[in-house]
Amino acid sequence: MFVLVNLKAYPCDPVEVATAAHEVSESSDADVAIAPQAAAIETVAGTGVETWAQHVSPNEHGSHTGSTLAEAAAEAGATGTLLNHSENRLKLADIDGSLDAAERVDFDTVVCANNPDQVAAAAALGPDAVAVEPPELIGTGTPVSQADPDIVRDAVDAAAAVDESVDVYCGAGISTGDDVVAAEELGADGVLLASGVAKADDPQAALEDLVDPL
Ligand SMILES: O=C(CO)COP(=O)(O)O
Repeated sequence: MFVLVNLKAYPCDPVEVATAAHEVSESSDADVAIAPQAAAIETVAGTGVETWAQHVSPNEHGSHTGSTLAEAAAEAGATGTLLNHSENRLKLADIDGSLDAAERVDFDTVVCANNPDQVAAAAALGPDAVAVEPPELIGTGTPVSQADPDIVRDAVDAAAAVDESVDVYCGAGISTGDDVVAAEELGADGVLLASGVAKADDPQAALEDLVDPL
């Protein structure tokens, strides 16, 4: 299973979390990656953990103040990017443009979606993966795999109907190994989570618990 920990803008120590994630990833069957703030990509990547951008803009080099260039994220050490997170929704044309930007630097890509219909639309744009995350469950600690298992099953079916090669992740409220196992049993190839690790008193213990049953 792929475990992508999105640090959002939480006030955690990204290097502490990344160091723990790298250790856990090396000593388990899970692939654990960290998506820190753009300014922390370089230090996080320096720990050796797989590092993702939380977003890249569709822009190329040029007069684009405030944009997160895919090239800059890659140079800092990122190897993938989230797109269209529910806290950073994009227009369809911008998702497509950002996927092109990610492709320029060979990034792995995950396009987030609220529901199976959006998953199908996102899969049609040709990312490596889509992630279904019901916004109402994000940050609640109630796992999507338990609260709404059908949305995960339907997302898996919706993506497969469009493009079998697109992986499906699920997220929202995932915080324990049991949640990850439940996601796997529903057909997900990975999970996307944030608060269960970024807000934990002991992020290493939280990460170890997540991958323990895998
Ligand atoms: O938005 C999420 C991951 O990108 C999920 O957040 P939580 O794990 O805090 O519910």
